[in-house]
Amino acid sequence: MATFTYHVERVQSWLALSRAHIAIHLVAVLSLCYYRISHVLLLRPPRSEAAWGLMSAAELILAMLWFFNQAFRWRPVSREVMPEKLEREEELPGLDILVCTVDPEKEPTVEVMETVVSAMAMDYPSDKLAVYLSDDGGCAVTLYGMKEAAEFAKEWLPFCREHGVKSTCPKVFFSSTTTGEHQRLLSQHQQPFTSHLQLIKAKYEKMQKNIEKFGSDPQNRRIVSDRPPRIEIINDQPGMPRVVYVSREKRPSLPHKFKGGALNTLLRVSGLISNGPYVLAVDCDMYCNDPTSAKQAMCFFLDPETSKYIAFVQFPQMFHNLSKKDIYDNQSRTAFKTMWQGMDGLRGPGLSGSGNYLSRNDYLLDAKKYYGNSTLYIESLKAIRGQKTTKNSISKDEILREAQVGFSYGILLESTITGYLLHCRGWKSAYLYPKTPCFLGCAPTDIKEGMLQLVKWLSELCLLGVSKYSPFTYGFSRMSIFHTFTYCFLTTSSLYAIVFILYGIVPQICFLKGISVFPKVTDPWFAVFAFVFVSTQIQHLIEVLSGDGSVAMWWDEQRIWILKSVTSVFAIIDGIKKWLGLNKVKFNLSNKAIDKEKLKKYEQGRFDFQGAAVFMAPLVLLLLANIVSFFGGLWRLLNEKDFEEMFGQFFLVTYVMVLSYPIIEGIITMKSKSG
Ligand SMILES: O=c1ccn([C@@H]2O[C@H](COP(=O)(O)OP(=O)(O)O[C@H]3O[C@H](CO)[C@@H](O)[C@H](O)[C@H]3O)[C@@H](O)[C@H]2O)c(=O)[nH]1
Ligand SMILES: [Mn+2]
Repeated sequence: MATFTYHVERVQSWLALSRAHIAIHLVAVLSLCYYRISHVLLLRPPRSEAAWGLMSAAELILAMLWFFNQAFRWRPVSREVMPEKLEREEELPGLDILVCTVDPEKEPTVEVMETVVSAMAMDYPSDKLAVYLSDDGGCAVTLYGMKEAAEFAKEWLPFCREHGVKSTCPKVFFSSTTTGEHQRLLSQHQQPFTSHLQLIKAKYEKMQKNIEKFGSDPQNRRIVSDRPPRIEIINDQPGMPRVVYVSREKRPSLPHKFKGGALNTLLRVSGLISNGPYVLAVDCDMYCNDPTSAKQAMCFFLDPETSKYIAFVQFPQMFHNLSKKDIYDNQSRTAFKTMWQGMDGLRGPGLSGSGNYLSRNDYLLDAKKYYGNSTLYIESLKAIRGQKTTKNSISKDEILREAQVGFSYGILLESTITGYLLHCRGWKSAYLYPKTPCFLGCAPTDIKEGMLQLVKWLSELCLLGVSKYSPFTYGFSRMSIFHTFTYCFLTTSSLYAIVFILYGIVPQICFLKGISVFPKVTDPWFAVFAFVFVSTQIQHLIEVLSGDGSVAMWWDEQRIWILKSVTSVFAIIDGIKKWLGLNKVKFNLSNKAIDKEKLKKYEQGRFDFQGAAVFMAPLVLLLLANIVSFFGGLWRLLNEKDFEEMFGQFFLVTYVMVLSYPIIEGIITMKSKSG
């Protein structure tokens, strides 16, 4: 345990045990590699050369991925903050909140405004706080929504302050009328509160109605892709956070660099208007659920020790629309619990794009280093320091030309690459996973959306792996070795596709034909295979259980992990196409408009493959191979009685049958529905 002025770091308590486990597992993995290689080289009949070669390839890749993956288990830490120890409110530094949105069809404006209002309601001195919204669609309804939201906030913020409301996101507050906050406030206060509540609720509903009415005209929802920039200060009233609407210039001929470009524009605009030393980036669907997150993050930035090297503080991405079963593992437990905490103990978690506080002082806006000859910008910065406020809008050319700083554009995952390059430059980051989620977003609720997102992420990570910034070369010489391994894992994890495709077809065909690809069940080598399998399962189970998960969750995660792994073959293909320049760079915007029908299925824990036929094709083929192999192979087994040789494969096909049962069910119901 390490204690700092405003925060505490705790290393996982069973670290020694978990490291011992890694060491033992490593010995087993290395022996298996030896076994496979020596057998392929020596080839003992009647074994099939091809089958053994392919199995060895799969297992060698698996061994490599396992190895990198252990870096996340090397030194996981958890952190706790003591915001109550921070200086007085007046001494807190300025904070600019940056929100990005594009498309009102996929990102309903009323939802985006929940994020804006909750950001304004952050528990932070109003004169230190500014909220910027980037509207990449340049849609009339977004600008209109901002005005409505700012109007509503004029009532909402005083209401929250006066009554000490903690659910400062209006949607959350008004939807939990029977439990929690509402009830507590009702019982504490009497008549005046009730009437104030009714008043504010009416205003809230009015705002939503107005926005919906305005947005019902298709003209107002239209995305304008050829437009001049537009910057408008929506609210500049004292006692309230400043609110600014920004829609940067877009021309079909000019690259706009998607979210990274939008964030950089916001960095520059906010640099001219309020220039808070710290910024918070949130996606438009990620409302602030706990208004204290800013002060929590400040515990790292204001700490005399950690302030020297912390570039950003990351909160987990959590979601408000997860069902209890969460069959698709939309919460990405492995990423936000195991992996990010593991990186946090090395030199810090990656930047995940939303719910991250960044310090702009040192690198994002280091004028000399990154602005070079952008004298106009530096001059304006100086001017603001003297005057404090400015109402000028910035010349459009300036914005685009000089937006090439701050967030990096190396790959489409602007956040991942920016965080990674910061780590390469020696900066650290911190991960805070408080009990109350600080930010809550909208997760995809069906396979198709989930897969689109996965392919978008993994293909970009593949590209990072082969770029000049690859962790294998560039990162290796700049980061600590274990931290490098974590990034190596991230960039190669799509290779699981190859492992599972081989493992899903070779043993199955061989089972049908009576060729054994594993040692006999009586052979001591079989025990090594069994050990590696069981040991991996136990490690996973412990991770799930220690993070408040259940056995069912562990089982479901395995299924979805295999499903996602097989599907990541599309990420490899996509990555190769992009690499060869065959694919146009395109950002697949996740859909945040919830489809009731799909949501229902998801909540019941039923797989929904509607619209995802292409993504599912490889998996369906593998499942068919497995089903045929299971029955055919069993028939053969009963006739031949070579149980000893075939036990490994028999176990494997049975395991796949049991594990994938809900998927098979989902496919059958989809078929019967469409047929
Ligand atoms: O041209 C664009 C495209 C997207 N966005 C915004 O970027 C955010 C993220 O887009 P989304 O489609 O929701 O991405 P996800 O796949 O859900 O998000 C993850 O992956 C993204 C790509 O790295 C990260 O930026 C996100 O923070 C991270 O949550 C949203 O607010 C969008 O409005 C823009 O502003 N301009
Ligand atoms: Mn998103």
